Amino acid sequence: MTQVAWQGAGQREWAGTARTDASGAGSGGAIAPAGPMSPAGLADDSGAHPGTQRAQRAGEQARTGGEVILDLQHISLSFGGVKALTDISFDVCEHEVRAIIGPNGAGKSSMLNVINGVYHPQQGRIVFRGEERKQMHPTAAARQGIARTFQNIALFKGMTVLDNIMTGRNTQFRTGLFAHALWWGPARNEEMRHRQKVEEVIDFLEIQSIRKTPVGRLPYGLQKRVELARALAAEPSMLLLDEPMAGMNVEEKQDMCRFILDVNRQFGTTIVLIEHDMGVVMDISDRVVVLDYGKKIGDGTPEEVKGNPDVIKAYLGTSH
Ligand SMILES: Nc1ncnc2c1ncn2[C@@H]1O[C@H](COP(=O)(O)OP(=O)(O)OP(=O)(O)O)[C@@H](O)[C@H]1O
Repeated sequence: MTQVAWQGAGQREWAGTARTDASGAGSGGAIAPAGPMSPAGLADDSGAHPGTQRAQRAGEQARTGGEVILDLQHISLSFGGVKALTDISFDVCEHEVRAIIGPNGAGKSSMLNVINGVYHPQQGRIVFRGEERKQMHPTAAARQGIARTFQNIALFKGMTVLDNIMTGRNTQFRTGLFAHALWWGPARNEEMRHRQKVEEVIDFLEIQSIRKTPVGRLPYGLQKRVELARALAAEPSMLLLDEPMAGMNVEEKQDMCRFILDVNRQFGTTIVLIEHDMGVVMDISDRVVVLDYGKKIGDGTPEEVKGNPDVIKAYLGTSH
């Protein structure tokens, strides 16, 4: 459960502040403002938050100069009278880690759902790899190489880790059900390939020891890792992560940060993530877009966003 992490009257629950997680071992509860922005990890890199990644990346070349692969232009989305997104434009470059942050109800999940074709905006253009996208079904997005994880873990709890990850290969199947039922030539070869890929993902995410364990028996942090594994099994070129660290303790967050950056570096996967832990966001992101009440109030590198007066105002709950 998210806690209000700002101290003082009028401060709003912000997806970017530290939270007390289910295990009680999160990165903290209420954080006293310190410096221009105060959520955990922003002003103080020395504490318990998992981020040391940015320091490690200091010598790396900024990757935001990559080609734009997703261009969202003037996106507006309403549910009846509720305006979830209003005239939002931003882009995502190939190979970058792009964060979407904002308070609860700001429209972050709606935006991810627009990107992977679950929601269809009433207005705006979506250009993916140079092609304007019309009405798109999530399976079509998956075939284009867009995979996602969910805010609330969406795994088959009674199935083993291995079988859950195998479901991530569904969009890759080429031979028919009949051939698979008969375990016939091409189907057999294809399944071998799928199993090999799944084993690679299991090795990569270091979950060999739990491959036969039913997912429902795993601690929360490992379930989140299995969900990432299932998304990776689809070999996405763009990975959408909806709160990948939610409910994790510090150690689990460190592991997840490392895996996300490894995926990004080793496979070149473009990452778009929503995350509540601001320390993590500022640590691992190349660029950050900030939403508030369905509108974009900031966009830029972590440093630019941290210095943006509108973002600071929104953090302090004084802008409305
Ligand atoms: N399917 C839906 N039907 C009706 N309203 C919706 C739907 N999905 C989102 N909304 C509304 O759109 C607004 C944005 O919601 P959204 O879940 O995208 O925000 P969020 O920034 O992801 O919030 P949180 O951090 O709490 O997950 C909210 O007012 C929400 O109630």
